[in-house]
Amino acid sequence: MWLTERNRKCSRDSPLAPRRSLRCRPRMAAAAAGVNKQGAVATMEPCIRHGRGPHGSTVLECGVCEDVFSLQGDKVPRLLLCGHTVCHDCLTRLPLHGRAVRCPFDRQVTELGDSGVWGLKKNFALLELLERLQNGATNQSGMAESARSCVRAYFADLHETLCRQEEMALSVVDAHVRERLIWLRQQQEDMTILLSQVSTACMHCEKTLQQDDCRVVLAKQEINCLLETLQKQQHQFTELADHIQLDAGIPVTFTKDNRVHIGPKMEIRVVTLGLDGAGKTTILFKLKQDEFMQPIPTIGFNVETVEYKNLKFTIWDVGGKHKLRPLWKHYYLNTQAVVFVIDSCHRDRLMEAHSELAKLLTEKELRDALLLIFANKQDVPGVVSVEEMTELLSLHKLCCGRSWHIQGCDARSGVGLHEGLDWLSRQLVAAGVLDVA
Ligand SMILES: Nc1nc2c(ncn2[C@@H]2O[C@H](COP(=O)(O)OP(=O)(O)OP(=O)(O)O)[C@@H](O)[C@H]2O)c(=O)[nH]1
Ligand SMILES: [Mg+2]
Repeated sequence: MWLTERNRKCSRDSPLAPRRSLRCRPRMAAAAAGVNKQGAVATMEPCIRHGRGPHGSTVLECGVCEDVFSLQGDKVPRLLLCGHTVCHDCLTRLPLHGRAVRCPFDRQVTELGDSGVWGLKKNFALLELLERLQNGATNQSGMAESARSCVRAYFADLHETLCRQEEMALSVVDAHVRERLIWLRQQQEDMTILLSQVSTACMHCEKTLQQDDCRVVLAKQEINCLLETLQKQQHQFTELADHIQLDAGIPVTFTKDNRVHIGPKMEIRVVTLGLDGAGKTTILFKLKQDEFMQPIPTIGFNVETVEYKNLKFTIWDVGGKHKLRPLWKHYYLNTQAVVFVIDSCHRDRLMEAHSELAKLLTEKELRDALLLIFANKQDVPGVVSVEEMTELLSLHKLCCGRSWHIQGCDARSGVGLHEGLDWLSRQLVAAGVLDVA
C-alpha cells in the first residue's frame, strides 16, 4: 500500500514521470528493497514463481524507466535519501535543483556531493538479491540440463533395447521363413516325384488297355493295382495342397517382453548353470528324453528344446568346470530364467556354489531373469535338505528382490524336475511375460 500511493503520486507530479503508467506490481515493490528488504523479498517471490522475466533476475526493474537493474553500469540501482531506488541512468537525467535532485516518486530532495549521482549509495540489498537470482537462474538451468540429459539417456537406452528386441524378433521370423522354404522345396520335390509316378501309371494303363480284350481281362489285376496307386497319389496331392494353404500365413504373436513367437507354443530361453558335477546335463537329458543317461563332463555346452504344457523351453546347459565358468556370461543375453543346480551331497562345495551364485546375481543381463535353484541328488541318503541349504546359503538374503525358488530334485529319477518347470511357468504368467501383447 505504501508503495502504491507513492507511485501513483509520482505519475502526476514527477518532472521525470515514468514512461509507462505505474501500477502496483510486485516488481515495483521489489525496487524498494532498500527500504524494507524483508518486505521486498516477500513481494518478489510471486514474480519469480510466475516467471515474468526470462530469468529470475529480470523481474527487478527501475520504477522510472522499467529497465531491468543490473549489477553494474548504467542500470545499477542507487538509493535516494527518501529510501526510493532509481537506476543510475535515470538519476543522471533528473533535473538538478542547485546541487540536489528530487525523488521522482515522492519529490523529496536528496543533496548530491561533489561526485554527483556517482556519490549516491548503491542499493546493496537489491544488488545482493539480483546476484542471488542470477545464480539461482544459472543453477536452475544447470539442473534442467542434467534432468534433460537423464531423460535423453533413458530413452536412448530404451531405443537401443527396442532395436535389439526388434532384431531378435526379425531373426526369429527369418529363421522360421528359412525352415518353411526348406520344407516347401522338399514338398515340391515330393510332388515332382508323385507327378512322374502318376504319369508312369497312366501310361501303363493306356498301354494295357490298348491290347486285345483277352489280354485286358488278364491284366485286370495289374490295372486295378495301378488305379489304386493313382488314387493314393491323388489323396496325397489333396493333403499336400490343404497343408500348404492352411500354413499360408505366419502366425506371429508378441509377448509383453517384446519377444515374437511363431505358432501356439511360447518359447522360453533358459540357461542351466552350477558347479561341475552338480547334475546339469543329467537334468537336461532327463527332461528331454525322460530317461537317465550317464553323462560325461560337459566341455562347452549342450542345448535342447523341451516342450512342457504351452511352453517350449530352449535349455542351454553350460559346463561348470572352474576354467569354463568365465564363459557363462556369453549365455546370459535374452535369458528369461536361470536354473542353478547344486549338488546336495557335497557340503564342502556349498560355499563355492554360493560364491558363483552371488556373482551371477550381480549380472546386469540377468537382472530380470527368474532364478530356479535345483537342490539336486536328493535321492542320496544324508544329503543337505532344501531347508538346510536355504539356510546355509542365506538364500533369502542373497536373492532378495528377485523371483526365485529352490526345488529339491533327483535328476536320475526325475523327481522334482517338473515341479521346477511348473514354478517357472507360473512365474512367467505372473510376470506377464506370457501375456500376448
Ligand atoms: N545320485 C544321483 N546322481 C546324480 C544325480 N544327478 C546327476 N548325478 C550324477 O552326477 C554326476 C555328474 O552329473 P552331470 O550331469 O554330468 O553334472 P554336470 O553338472 O553336467 O557337470 P559338468 O558338465 O561338469 O558341469 C554324474 O555321474 C551323474 O550320474 C542325481 O540326482 N542323483
Ligand atoms: Mg554337464
